[in-house]
Amino acid sequence: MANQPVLIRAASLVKRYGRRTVVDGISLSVNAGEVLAVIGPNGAGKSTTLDLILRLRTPDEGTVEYAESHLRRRIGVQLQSTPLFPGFTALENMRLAAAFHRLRLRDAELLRRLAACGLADAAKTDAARLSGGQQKRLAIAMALVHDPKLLFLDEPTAALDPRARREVRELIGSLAEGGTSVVFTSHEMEEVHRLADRIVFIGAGRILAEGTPESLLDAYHAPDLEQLYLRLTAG
Ligand SMILES: Nc1ncnc2c1ncn2[C@@H]1O[C@H](COP(=O)(O)OP(=O)(O)OP(=O)(O)O)[C@@H](O)[C@H]1O
Repeated sequence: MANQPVLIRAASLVKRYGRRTVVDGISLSVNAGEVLAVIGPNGAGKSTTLDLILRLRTPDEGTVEYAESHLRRRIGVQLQSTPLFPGFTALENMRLAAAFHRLRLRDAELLRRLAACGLADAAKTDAARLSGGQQKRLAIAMALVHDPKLLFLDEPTAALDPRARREVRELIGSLAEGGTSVVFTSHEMEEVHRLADRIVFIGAGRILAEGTPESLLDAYHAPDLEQLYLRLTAG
């Protein structure tokens, strides 16, 4: 993965809210074809960092460069707050997502995509009546409607039951196998180990450690990522 071209290069990012610095000098690249996990404690600045990289917020300092000028259009995003359209079925939500990207996709194609996200039986259900896990998968299906080159998922498996969690993990795995780059956040260290090619640990707005799961475990002589997490974030 190290030799893959860089898609996004963020350098020396700083973001302050009032007097509080929540992102404090983060430099981070996203490479083509990699699955990158951004992890760290609640409030560490992960979502803010992703927002800065996505250019949804403006940094107070630092730069975010995209390798291609059209990359923004080739990014799919499922943030924690990604809204669905209640009162519209899952299929109708997919139609809205396609329309947003000015894509004319037939219902058969949208249904195929819903099925690929484990929502074959939910196509005609009002989005507001889907379970939490189904809503998350619908948000991911909508984020994928334009076949993005790069997908951002903020805690895609949080609050899901074990089966739904496994399905979302399998979905991320198959996207990665198909060549889609994925940047995700998670508090589940086993999941991070299983899915990520590379991990960035963030604590108090700074990068604490970065590398492949194995290289990090080796470097810190840690038996697993949970122990490494506890060590890096202690005190
Ligand atoms: N718009 C905002 N205005 C003021 N403070 C904010 C704003 N957005 C985030 N923060 C604060 O910045 C800090 C970092 O938040 P952020 O959401 O980036 O953390 P996180 O690492 O993603 O946390 P979590 O794991 O809980 O999602 C938090 O203390 C949060 O309260």
